[in-house]
Amino acid sequence: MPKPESEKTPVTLVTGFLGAGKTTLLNHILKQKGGRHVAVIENEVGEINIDNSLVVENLLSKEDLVSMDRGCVCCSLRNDIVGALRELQGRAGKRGIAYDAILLETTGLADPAPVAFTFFANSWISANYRLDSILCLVDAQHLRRHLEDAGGGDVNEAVNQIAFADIILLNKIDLVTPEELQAARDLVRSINVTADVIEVSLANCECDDLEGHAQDGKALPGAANHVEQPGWDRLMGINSFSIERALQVDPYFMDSDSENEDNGSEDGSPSPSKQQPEAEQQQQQQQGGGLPAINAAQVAANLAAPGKGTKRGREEEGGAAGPSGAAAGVGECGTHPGPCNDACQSLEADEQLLKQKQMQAAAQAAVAAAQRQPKRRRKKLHDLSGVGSVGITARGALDKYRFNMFMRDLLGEKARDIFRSKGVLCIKGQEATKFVFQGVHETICFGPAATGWAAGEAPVNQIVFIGRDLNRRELAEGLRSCVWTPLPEGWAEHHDAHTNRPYYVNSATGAKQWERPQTACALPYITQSLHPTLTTCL
Ligand SMILES: Nc1nc2c(ncn2[C@@H]2O[C@H](COP(=O)(O)OP(=O)(O)OP(=O)(O)O)[C@@H](O)[C@H]2O)c(=O)[nH]1
Repeated sequence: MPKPESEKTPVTLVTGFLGAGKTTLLNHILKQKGGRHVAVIENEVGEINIDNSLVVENLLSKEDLVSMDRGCVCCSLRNDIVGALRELQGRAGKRGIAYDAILLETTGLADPAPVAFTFFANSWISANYRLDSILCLVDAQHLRRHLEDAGGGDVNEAVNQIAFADIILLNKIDLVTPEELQAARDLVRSINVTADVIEVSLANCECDDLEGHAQDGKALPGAANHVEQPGWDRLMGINSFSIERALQVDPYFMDSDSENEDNGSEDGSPSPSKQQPEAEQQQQQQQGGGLPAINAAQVAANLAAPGKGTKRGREEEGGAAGPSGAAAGVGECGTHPGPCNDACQSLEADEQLLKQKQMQAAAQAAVAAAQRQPKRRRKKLHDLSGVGSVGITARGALDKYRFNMFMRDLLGEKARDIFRSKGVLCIKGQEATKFVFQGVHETICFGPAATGWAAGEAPVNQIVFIGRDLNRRELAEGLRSCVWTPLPEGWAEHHDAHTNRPYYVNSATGAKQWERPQTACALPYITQSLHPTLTTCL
């Protein structure tokens, strides 16, 4: 028996391209939870989960976090959402609590549509949970670059993430000039005219290298940009996800698109595969079947002329207020001049009810239409060719200077293709401190983690690279060369007075060299693991 909507646990889907600030937003929200019970479901694309430890400190209990690390949730793991929700439900039951809200962070490469679809297609989920809203983080600094990757007729995920959002957090505005910010606003609006757009700077990471040099002492380009600070009420429990809007963005939103679909099972267990023959799929894709309404050509036109043909959102169109009621003044419903009275409140309640009924009707109509029509699959429309992740674990403390140089050279050459790099590091001389390394293209950020190594946790270096055409061997060898090793007998390390670059002096011969002399068999132990499930995204 499905629960009434008001009794279902609200789930907020957090999307956004790699490095846009999803985990930072989770922490921003979690810090405002007060006495509410909030759980987090994490899905990481990287081979090693770095984000868990960055979120857990803001949860009431470690039990409130569940990870889905076997791949990308939009492609292969939709049934894992059922598993994750069941796991949380079981843990909450044992503790005698019920969750007030659940945050589901997708990978930066996920298409939100199939994930959202799961909340309607799976009967157990739809009986117990409701999709409250889709929040999308947009990196104001790298937006254009991410959208420009939408080529060749396919739709890239950055576009879909923006198109499907109910709230867009245009983030990192501290890193862009007012002109760049305006261009980013125009791009966002050209893809999604209805979302509530909030301009934020959720974190402030100013160091641009491991030596802690803060942007050469210059003020950040966006220092003068006006930053909003959205509170809990603006982001959570807003009930702004609308199937009607999802169907406008993607007319095939409610279509079955994978073997993960599960329409009939009450307990959430998967039903047998209903996969279409490949030839049929290809034919439908060639005919445009299942193509989302936002296409690459449209975005390309917007990129060429930002602002052209765009609308400026509800306020300028004189439309309805956003989820936050932004179009009306405080205490005003916007339907008449001046503040609200009791009659307005009951009007508002009636409107809410009507809206819910309309949504239910639209959902029923969409489900009925989906059952009547032949299934059109959206799968394999991702433009992720060559995108993968490489995770490396290296034992031993890193030589900070070498690692800094390794990352600088790597990103100097390949920043465009390395979308994301992140990890935890152990630095020689500061072994007791757990450092966190975060990179988004060439922007890097490095500093001590909020919490140190856990009791019994061996200090280790774990780093994940996510990007296009990554060379696993080159990356592993590069990191390996950064691990500090003892010098052979007779050698000593010195540092250049100007650059701090280390050089080596042999006390017996007086020889000096930049290259670090190696002792035989001094190579550190390194593990590399393949990530089998990621291939299902490609
Ligand atoms: N300057 C600046 N940096 C930010 C801002 N928001 C986030 N960052 C930094 O951007 C980096 C990536 O942030 P995350 O929150 O990990 O991004 P993400 O979307 O979760 O990344 P993935 O999980 O890899 O997709 C981190 O170094 C953050 O500190 C911001 O508003 N300004």
